[in-house]
Amino acid sequence: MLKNTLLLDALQGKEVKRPPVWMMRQAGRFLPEFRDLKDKYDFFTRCRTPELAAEITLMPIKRFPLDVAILFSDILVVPQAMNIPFEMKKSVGPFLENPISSLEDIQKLDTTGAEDRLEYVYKAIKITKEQLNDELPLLGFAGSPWTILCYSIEGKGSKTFDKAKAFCFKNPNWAHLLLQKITDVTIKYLEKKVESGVNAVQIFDSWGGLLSPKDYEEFSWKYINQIVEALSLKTDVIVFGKGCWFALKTMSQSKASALGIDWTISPQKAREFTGGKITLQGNFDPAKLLSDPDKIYAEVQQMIREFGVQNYIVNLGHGILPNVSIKNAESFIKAVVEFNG
Ligand SMILES: Cc1c2[nH]c(c1CCC(=O)O)Cc1[nH]c(c(CCC(=O)O)c1C)Cc1[nH]c(c(CCC(=O)O)c1C)Cc1[nH]c(c(C)c1CCC(=O)O)C2
Repeated sequence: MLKNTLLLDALQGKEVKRPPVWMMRQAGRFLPEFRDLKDKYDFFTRCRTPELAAEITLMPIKRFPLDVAILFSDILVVPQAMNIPFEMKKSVGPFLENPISSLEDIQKLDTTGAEDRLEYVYKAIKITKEQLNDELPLLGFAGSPWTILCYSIEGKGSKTFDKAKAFCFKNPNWAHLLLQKITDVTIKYLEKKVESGVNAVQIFDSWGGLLSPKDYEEFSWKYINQIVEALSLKTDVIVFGKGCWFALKTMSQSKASALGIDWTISPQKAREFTGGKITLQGNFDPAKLLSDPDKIYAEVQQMIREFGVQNYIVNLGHGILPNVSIKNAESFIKAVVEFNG
């Protein structure tokens, strides 16, 4: 039914004429039309209004020949539905007035039927699917339980999330209770997203790379893998672990269809660590999109040669930066669309 099957073919290991391309955070602040809307509605209003979320999802699609649409939303809508009232504060980012700090805070979280409080996301999916008219696949997503825990305990963004890590190391049993609650809601939420029409899902583990390999296994992968096991029965799952190169071997042995990687690992090493068995996604340094369009074009084509055309999805190694020009983003995408060896 889908007209552009590049993403699903790449996820399922089928042969493609060129790799599919999309950009993490493509429905975001580097687009002038997104910034215009931003002045009119606050961030979570945009997430909670299905028509707006659909409109923003389609913004990058209208501008560029991308192969994938990713639903405009945020990873923090899941903890919000569990009664962790995140706000998006100007020049701060995600913010929690009262971060989680005790066992009682975790016990009183409202997880029963939490997925039903995210009806606005399912509606946004239905509207977006209608507007996409089967031209492109629509990707749904969620944060990893570990990444959601990081924000819920720290109360805001951080480079190191020391407070969140200290909480886990001091009170591992409490941390596991919280991680399991987030996992259970996330599974039901993603299942509902699939039922509403998304063609695949991605799990963002933005902060997994802050953990040692052993702690990653205990506090992050154990829960991501539960999501992968459940969701892989229904759809293709991409796991993006920022800084998680050390876990690639374990991840490649899971039921994930693809693994997202950042730019701190070479394509050759990533293929080696994953035994050449699984589709890889990435890994252009987002800051390189601030260089010249010709350089971007040449380096993207070189990156494709290094990963190989098959079992590969072209993407950045993390979200697109807000100050990237339209011309440079275009060069990134064109380099893939025009690739012929
Ligand atoms: C950690 C994380 C968050 N959200 C997300 C992650 C994981 C990916 C990553 O590591 O970048 C995921 C996310 N957030 C957003 C999307 C939409 C789809 C897309 O275009 O990829 C996705 C997939 C919209 C958004 N989410 C946010 C914006 C910017 C909002 C604005 O300035 O109006 C957008 C477009 C706000 C947000 N939301 C979050 C932060 C830390 C911030 C503020 C800083 C930032 O922009 O990076 C939490």
